[in-house]
Amino acid sequence: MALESKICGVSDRAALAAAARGGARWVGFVFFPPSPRAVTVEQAASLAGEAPPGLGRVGLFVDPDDALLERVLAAVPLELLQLHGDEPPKRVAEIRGRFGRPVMKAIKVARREDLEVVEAYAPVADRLLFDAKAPKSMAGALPGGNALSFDWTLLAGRRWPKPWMLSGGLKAENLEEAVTISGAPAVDVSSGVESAPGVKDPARIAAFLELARSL
Ligand SMILES: O=C(O)c1ccccc1NCC(=O)[C@H](O)[C@H](O)COP(=O)(O)O
Repeated sequence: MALESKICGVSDRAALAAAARGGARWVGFVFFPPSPRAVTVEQAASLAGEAPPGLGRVGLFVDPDDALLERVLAAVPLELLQLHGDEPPKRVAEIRGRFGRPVMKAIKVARREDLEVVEAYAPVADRLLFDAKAPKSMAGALPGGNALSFDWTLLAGRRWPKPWMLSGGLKAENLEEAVTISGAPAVDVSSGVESAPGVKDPARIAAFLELARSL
């Protein structure tokens, strides 16, 4: 089956168009103001309105309160909510139930033990996203989108109870190796298709998606 791709941190029309042209399955809008990829509700509503059928719209949140989710969902049609903070399983279940949207929980990975939480999240999340955990010593690290990869062999040969994606430091140069080692059926990229933090590069999006389609 073809590899599914998500282009995360889309904040302008050129990036959205490149994702659509290249056959991405998902685009992500970041609702986390400290991120260089953050969008306002108004920007996201406008971009989401331009997504062609088949391009799923994902809202990325970090420990969101209900007020933020209500405000976003009143204006932006989202098919998936990505929770990228420290939301415990109970909060993931609450958000899923209260807002009636499928939820993807980010699992941050640096060591094998970090995967143990899957057991608690799988019953309450619709999808899982394995992303790199930033070291505490990394100055200015965000909860995600740090262009950091993790040891893909930690996922090799494993089966997960929910559909899942791989992310963290992916780019055209390492995509094939990452997918081959981890066995990922879907991938999520942000920094690896940018020319500078927060600036998506349509040519890099095209190259990444062309390669993803061939894997
Ligand atoms: O991208 C961000 O700025 C961001 C901010 C806060 C939480 C998560 C964030 N991004 C999460 C993503 O979905 C990224 O695609 C994923 O972490 C991989 O990022 P990258 O290593 O830059 O490709």
